[in-house]
Amino acid sequence: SSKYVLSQMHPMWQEPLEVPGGDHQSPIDIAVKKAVFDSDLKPLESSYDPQTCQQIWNNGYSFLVEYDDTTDKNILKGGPLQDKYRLCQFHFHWGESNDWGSEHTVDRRLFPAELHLVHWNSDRYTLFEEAVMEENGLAVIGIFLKVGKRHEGLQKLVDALPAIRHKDSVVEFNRFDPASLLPSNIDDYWTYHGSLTTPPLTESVTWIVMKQHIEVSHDQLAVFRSLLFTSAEEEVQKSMVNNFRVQQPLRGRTVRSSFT
Ligand SMILES: NS(=O)(=O)c1ccc2o/c(=N\O)[nH]c2c1
Ligand SMILES: [Zn+2]
Repeated sequence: SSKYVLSQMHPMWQEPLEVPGGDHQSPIDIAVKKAVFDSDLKPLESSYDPQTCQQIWNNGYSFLVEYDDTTDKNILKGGPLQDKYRLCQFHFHWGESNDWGSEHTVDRRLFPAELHLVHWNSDRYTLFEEAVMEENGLAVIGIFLKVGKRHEGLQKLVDALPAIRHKDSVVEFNRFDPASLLPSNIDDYWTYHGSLTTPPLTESVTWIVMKQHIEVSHDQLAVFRSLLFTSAEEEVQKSMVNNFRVQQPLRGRTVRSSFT
């Protein structure tokens, strides 16, 4: 209806000019040739229980699928990680067109969207809120999305989105297997130390960015763009698009690769 303003370059928020002491910020461009192969990197081990899925909601930045993280039911370990990490939620970032939308880039290549599976260190901390402040607190798996064939696993998620169009809307969502969103090859990844890409931007993330992307259909991605940044009460509605942060300086960090 006319009430909805067409999508526009919506600055998600005014970027703080400098994050105090922030020289490990994310996202970054991954320069493939500058990545250093590290043979000590182990294969990633994840085990997720689809029954622990709780809800899907629109938080005004993205939509989140949240899991019960009060027990060690959804675990990530191995890879660059010394400890075991618990999945708490996953969410996406995307553009207003298929030409951009991802947060990380590979040799400056932008993807139309990026999936983040967010885990916190349950060996050392008892809550996400605690871990988010600590250097080894979080592990986020980043997976690029490309437009191609329809992703069957994603469709259940896409079908739930119209129910959470507005900011702060929530629907119960149970039985969703996050593993259905992983690419077939999770042994090839890049890893580096960085930050959250939305406030509080804390430098507590071991990033694990998958080399292999997943494919979703044009129509599935179009439903992401039907979400709104704004709550139902607001006069002017803004379509939820371009909810990505721009690439940040590497500041001397090394990106390691698990593959040659
Ligand atoms: N986009 S991101 O870096 O994966 C990410 C993950 C979990 C987060 O929690 C946040 N505030 O509580 N911001 C945030 C960003
Ligand atoms: Zn994210």
